Amino acid sequence: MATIAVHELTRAYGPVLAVDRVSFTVGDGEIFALLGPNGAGKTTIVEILEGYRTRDSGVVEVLGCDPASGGSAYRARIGVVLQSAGFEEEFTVRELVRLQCALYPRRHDADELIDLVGLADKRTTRVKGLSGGQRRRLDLALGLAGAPELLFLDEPTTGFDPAARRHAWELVARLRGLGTTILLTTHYLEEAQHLADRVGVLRSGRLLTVGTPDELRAGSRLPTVISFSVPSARDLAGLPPLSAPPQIDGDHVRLVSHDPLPDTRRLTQWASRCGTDLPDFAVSPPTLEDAYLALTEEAADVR
Ligand SMILES: Nc1ncnc2c1ncn2[C@@H]1O[C@H](COP(=O)(O)OP(=O)(O)OP(=O)(O)O)[C@@H](O)[C@H]1O
Repeated sequence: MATIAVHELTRAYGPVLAVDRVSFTVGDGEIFALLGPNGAGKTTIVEILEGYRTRDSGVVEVLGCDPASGGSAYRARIGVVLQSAGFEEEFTVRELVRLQCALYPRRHDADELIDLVGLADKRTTRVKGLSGGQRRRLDLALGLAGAPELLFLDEPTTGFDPAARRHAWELVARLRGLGTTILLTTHYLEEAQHLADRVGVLRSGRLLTVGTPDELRAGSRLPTVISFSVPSARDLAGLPPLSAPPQIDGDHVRLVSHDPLPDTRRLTQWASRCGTDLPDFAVSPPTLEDAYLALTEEAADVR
């Protein structure tokens, strides 16, 4: 069942066509990431889905409602975590979360929520005493206060250190386990790769593609890079025939391959035949970021 169904959604700001006939669906319990360069139309789409912005045309159904006319009953069913919510600095974490929970008819227990986002030891700390990453956790707790069926996460880990980002990812994974549907926007492709079941890539208001991160990587038809070093450049005599000419720099070899499996097989068989060690042998398939960049740059060329 689709939690979000968008068909031919269009929205212009004066002469700027910010969203141009965009269609996609997000299934129940799915994590869907909207990706795209600055100005691609992500925020406009998300605000229309949240019911905070009007559309010019198209059909939008979220949780069985039209967000444009759903009013407060609709908004009580969704959670919104913005990039930087302004907080009342003198409140403690527990006070703020309790206040937020009290706004909703169907709500989480405030203390459970504080535990869920990993702020248990900061319950009685005033907001002004929280670090940037802890504030983002508080943002998340506030967005979850109404036990939302659908959560909008806007760049949830911007400014996080690597450990805090990993914690945030674990938290999102836990929310997935609770059955919450999540619409995520992010500029971190690794984050989308890690979290999203499917991603949609926007550019200049158009939805270029939708698919799983693996489908996008495979669809990019970008090469895999095979690289290795040998103990001595002399060992490279008699390299087997490969699908493309290898780039050799001293004792280091880099092969840009469109046929990685047979190339890998030939190289490992060659190495074992010659008794040569390949200590840093690496096979690097294209990442989601590679696929995203190829896709959005290609689209720029067409325009
Ligand atoms: N209130 C507005 N008035 C006029 N133009 C706007 C307004 N909001 C957005 N735009 C324009 O609409 C287009 C899409 O903007 P939007 O904020 O939806 O993109 P985005 O993908 O969220 O960008 P970012 O990644 O930078 O947040 C841009 O060209 C932007 O300049």
